[in-house]
Amino acid sequence: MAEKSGHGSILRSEALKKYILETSVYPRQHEQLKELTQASFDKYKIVSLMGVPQDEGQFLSMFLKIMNAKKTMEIGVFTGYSLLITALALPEDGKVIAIDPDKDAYEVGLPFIKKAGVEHKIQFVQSHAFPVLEKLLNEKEELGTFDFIFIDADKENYLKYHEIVLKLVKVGGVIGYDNTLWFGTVALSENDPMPPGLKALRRAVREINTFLANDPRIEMSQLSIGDGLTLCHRLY
Ligand SMILES: C[S@@+](CC[C@H](N)C(=O)[O-])C[C@H]1O[C@@H](n2cnc3c(N)ncnc32)[C@H](O)[C@@H]1O
Repeated sequence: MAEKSGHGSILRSEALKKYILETSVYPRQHEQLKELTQASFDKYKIVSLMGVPQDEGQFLSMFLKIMNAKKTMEIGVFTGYSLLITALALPEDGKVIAIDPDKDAYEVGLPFIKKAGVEHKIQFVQSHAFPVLEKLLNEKEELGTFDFIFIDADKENYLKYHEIVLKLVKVGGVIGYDNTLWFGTVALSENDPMPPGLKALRRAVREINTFLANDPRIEMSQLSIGDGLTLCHRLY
């Protein structure tokens, strides 16, 4: 079932993707994650590939638990695959602020979030992220309090997000940026053939990658999982 959703990944071999999913992911995947994936595919077909790949989701889940994350934020929810991953990984009194202007997509995943019994951990905000972030920045008690912030939205704004979320995440907390390998196009040169949709944002993704690699305020690691996940650990 879940195979139908495809798998947004830079892995070149379909057989390898299938192997990873069938061996390590599907046997342990929460039933509601499977159902959300299917519902997302039924409604959005190929566009459902926007959801984080299931092996990346599995990694995020374990990572959140290892770091004992309790207060988190997600920018870019879509139908809520990574959101459900997060809500399941948080403790009972954990919270995730989830921001996306697209409430229709969120509502596709919502029945599965409810069925999984984790809706109480989610504060969904139907909005573009910047107004919400500006508001949080003005509330002094919010500064430096988030354990984890996951950014999976408008790539052209990742640099702007970085300056803001670095103030909201706590020292020792982590920011995750998704799609930092941009389907492999970051390693191509400007004139190489590539789909126009990817070409349009390739430069922005390369810029954030270079910026993060040189930012002394963080320790970082660019993981070649999914479409590239860069984890940034706030140092001060
Ligand atoms: C790649 S999808 C997110 C996938 C999601 N993390 C998942 O696992 O299913 C990107 C989402 O970002 C949202 N988005 C785009 N611009 C945004 C903005 N400025 N603020 C918040 N969300 C935004 C889109 O509406 C879209 O749902």
